[in-house]
Amino acid sequence: MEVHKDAFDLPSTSAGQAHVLQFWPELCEEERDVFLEELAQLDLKGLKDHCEGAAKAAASPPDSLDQHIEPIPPEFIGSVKKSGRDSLEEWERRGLLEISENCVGVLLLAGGQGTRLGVQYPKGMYNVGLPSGKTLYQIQAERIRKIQELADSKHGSKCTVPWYIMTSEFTLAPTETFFKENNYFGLEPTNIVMFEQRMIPAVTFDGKVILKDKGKIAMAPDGNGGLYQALVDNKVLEDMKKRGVKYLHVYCVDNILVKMADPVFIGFCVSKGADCGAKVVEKAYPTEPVGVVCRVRGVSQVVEYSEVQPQTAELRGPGGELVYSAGNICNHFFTRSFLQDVAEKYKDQLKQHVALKKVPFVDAHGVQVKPSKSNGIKMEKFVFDVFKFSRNFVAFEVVREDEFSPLKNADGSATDNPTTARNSLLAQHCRWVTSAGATLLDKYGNPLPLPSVSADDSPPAQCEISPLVSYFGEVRTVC
Ligand SMILES: CC(=O)N[C@H]1[C@@H](OP(=O)(O)O)O[C@H](CO)[C@@H](O)[C@@H]1O
Repeated sequence: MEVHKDAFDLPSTSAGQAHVLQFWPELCEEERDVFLEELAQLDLKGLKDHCEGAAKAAASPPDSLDQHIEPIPPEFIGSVKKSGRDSLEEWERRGLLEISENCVGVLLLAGGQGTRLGVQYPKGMYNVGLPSGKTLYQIQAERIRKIQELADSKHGSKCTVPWYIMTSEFTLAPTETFFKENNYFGLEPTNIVMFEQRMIPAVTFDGKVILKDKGKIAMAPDGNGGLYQALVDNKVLEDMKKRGVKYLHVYCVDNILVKMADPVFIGFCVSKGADCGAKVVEKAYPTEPVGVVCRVRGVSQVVEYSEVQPQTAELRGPGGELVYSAGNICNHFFTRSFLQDVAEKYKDQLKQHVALKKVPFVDAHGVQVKPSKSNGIKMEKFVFDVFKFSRNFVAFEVVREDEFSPLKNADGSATDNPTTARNSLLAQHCRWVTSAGATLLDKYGNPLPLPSVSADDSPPAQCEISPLVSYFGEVRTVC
């Protein structure tokens, strides 16, 4: 269907956005066609609300949750450290059984733009400089292959853990190409389902859509909570149903230690009858940029680090421990039926969070400007905001050095950078080989010190183990 500019004159004016067409006379035929196509995809009716809502939300003081939050009592948090061997083995057994019966899928949140890391390509394509040169995507793909193999060898099955990958306009095409070029890292292409989340316009503080170019609106993904709309838009729940997937492990792309479809976590959540779950680690320091799992007005949920007052984050208990210490590592468990409920009843109730960003724009003279301070509002939904609709939410505390080392920032920054990610993985693998009985030696044959657990320290040796060899440090038993 052909679209005409006239179709947008009136609606954009009545939405208070007539300026989007201000450079129309300067656009060539081709640019006009592309722009019209973009405009056609905008929800023009919702645009006015979106712009006014964004400006209003950015101008009003953020909702202070601090008076309403309380920590989750420790007895409501499952814990790897505090559980006996029997429980851990039982959860792992249950998780592997579900995996072997094709009941488990994984879903990757990979629509972000990698702004903090400073790359122009999807974060999953990042190579942190491991001896193997593997990227995050490759490590994750190989962990899926391994967990399938572990479930199969235990249960004599030939199972599949489908990999759903939520991308955005920024990341879909490069991710698809990358997977294809790498032969899907040995996975069956039909078991990898990529889909796109929606984009929404970035808005100025006075509620005007930002033009990135004379014929292009500055669009941004709708946050990782855009997942629920994207599941509907792309019929992902139907795909899960067709495959018999009952449980989904949802995770962020940037954690180099992520355990894909972790059977212990899946087994824990399933055996507790949970519909929703979150993995947490003990926060390292009060201002660590991680959300905290807590209760707000009695309901379990995550409060994001950007939305908590420093004095609350710094509260300590009698033993000096942080009161709000359950750090969200963006590893979530959902049952398909809970996601179905969210899709049908709750997804439109998700809160919109305000993010103030530097958004490149064209000024009134048509000159492109890269702002040095925040000039725009991006509205984002958060993936964990559905926890409050859960009937049985569980949190599961895991060991940081085994499960959490996110890649957020570029090298040179103090934390969560390529070096810390690489060191965490190599140190973990040194620990694995030493606990399997190996002694690491230096080039003179002298034993090396045992690896430290801090991501800030260099590992004693460049010891990397392929996920195809070991998933969580288990040693292959040779018959
Ligand atoms: C909306 C959202 O999911 N925020 C998550 C996510 O933070 P980002 O700063 O958005 O990457 O990952 C953190 C863990 O790396 C987690 O603590 C936080 O709550």
